[in-house]
Amino acid sequence: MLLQLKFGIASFVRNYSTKVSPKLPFKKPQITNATKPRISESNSTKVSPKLPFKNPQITNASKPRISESNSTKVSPKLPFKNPQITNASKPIISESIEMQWTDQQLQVFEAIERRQSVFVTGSAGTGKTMLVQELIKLLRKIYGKRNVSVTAPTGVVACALGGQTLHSFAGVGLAEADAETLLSRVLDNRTVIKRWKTIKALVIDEISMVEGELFDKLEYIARTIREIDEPWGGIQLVVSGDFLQLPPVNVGKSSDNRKEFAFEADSWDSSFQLEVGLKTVFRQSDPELIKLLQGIRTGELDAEGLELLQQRRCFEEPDETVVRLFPRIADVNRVNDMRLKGLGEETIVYEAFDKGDKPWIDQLNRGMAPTKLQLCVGARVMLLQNLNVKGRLVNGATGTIIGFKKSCKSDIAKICEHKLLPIVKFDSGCDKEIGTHTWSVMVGDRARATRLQLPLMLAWAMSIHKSQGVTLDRLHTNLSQAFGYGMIYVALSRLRSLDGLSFSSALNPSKIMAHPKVLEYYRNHFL
Ligand SMILES: Nc1ncnc2c1ncn2[C@@H]1O[C@H](COP(=O)(O)OP(=O)(O)OP(=O)(O)O)[C@@H](O)[C@H]1O
Repeated sequence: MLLQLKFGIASFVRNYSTKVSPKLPFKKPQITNATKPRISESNSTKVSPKLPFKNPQITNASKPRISESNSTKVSPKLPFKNPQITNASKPIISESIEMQWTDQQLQVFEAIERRQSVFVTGSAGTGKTMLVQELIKLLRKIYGKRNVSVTAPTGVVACALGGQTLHSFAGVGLAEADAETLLSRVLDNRTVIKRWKTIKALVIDEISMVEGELFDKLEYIARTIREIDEPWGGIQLVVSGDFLQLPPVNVGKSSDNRKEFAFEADSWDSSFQLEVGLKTVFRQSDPELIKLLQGIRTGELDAEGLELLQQRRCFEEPDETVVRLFPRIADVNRVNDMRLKGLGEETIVYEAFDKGDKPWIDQLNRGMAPTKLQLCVGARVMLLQNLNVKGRLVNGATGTIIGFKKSCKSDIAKICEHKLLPIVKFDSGCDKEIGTHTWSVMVGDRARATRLQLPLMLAWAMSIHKSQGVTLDRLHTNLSQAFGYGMIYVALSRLRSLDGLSFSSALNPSKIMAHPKVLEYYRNHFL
């Protein structure tokens, strides 16, 4: 019944919104006064473009927001024809991974099929990334590869999804200027104009790191360039992330009324027909740890939780199979270099083989795949690719190099003069020869840069920022060095179980911080 109602609303909305999508009365959108966003002269960045339309489906009253309370009541029947999603329990079976999707995840697939824009949130380990990866495949099937752009604010996440950074997609450089100036910059670049005009769907992952100001500016650019008076000029949006994880870099740094978080953007509410707060946590199964992490996520750790954490304090150096998480990259490099040298073994060097132009290669450099990887027997490594989910050979799986094997494949010769493939003994028990992997920066259906490298990185230590999205069995960290909102939560929520945690300093509870604006947003929308 509830679901029917939602479908009813959705189809009403679709019909209605297609009827009322007035064409803008101009040809050159950026320069007529009529279409100019209302930007205050005194401080253009403070005032975002007002939306000149009222989209019926996006009023708070009618928009479905799915959180735990209703998700379990709804048992979705899939009403669409796509052959991959007619099987109710498995909407999509990717080539290598079979998943059982939750009701909430299924509802997102349905919304995508109905061409609706969705925002998917939820705490760490609720399957946002997994879902987004499948949604990208679905969108590409619906619209064709070239009409779907996949983006994220950071190179690490963009590379992991095979997409590009949001800034490079949008053609807005650092995006510090006001919306009007950015629009004229975009209009100077034919390739970027074409991209904005032709895409049908835009995916933005890790939205927590996108500033509200930027969100509004991009919405304005999309709507104006496309000359369609609908949110984002009619582009179907898939936005995902957890605002209680890492925030935009400048959060709390300026005293004016900047829209710091994307949900503060004027265009945020009108951008989505469906907002889903995923509730089922997959990464952890221990209810005690899940409760503890929820407390850390919202900055409300109780005395019991604090005590549980304090018990994980460890006064000895952890054994080297435990990944050390550091807030700062300098510490990561120091520990990895020191441990590698400490082994005293001859190292094999793997130099990434890159193709493409500079700005795109720069993005690859910010991703996970190292430019230069040095390995030797005994080196601790982390897998950067999902090889076999059931066998737990997933992104983040750790192991030790136990040997090397000569390969006659041509790819390996491009990155290693000795043509040696490493053999890793994974902590889960299996031995696996690791072949090369190619990362691409995709713009539509075109690879602008590619990197051939082993899908491995040294894993004695890693940064908390790079650990976002990774699942770890054991980690050691120094929480006293954490800074900013969400960092402790991101670090600890990588764990599968509490047994895998140790830290070297007493925990200062005041470092566990959740931004009040974010808490209020979640309270108002998802609780
Ligand atoms: N429907 C599902 N059924 C079973 N396992 C799932 C499902 N969805 C996700 N998972 C598993 O849960 C784990 C966490 O998923 P994922 O990384 O997508 O979570 P996330 O919400 O993106 O986490 P984070 O916010 O920390 O990046 C993964 O190991 C993934 O395989």
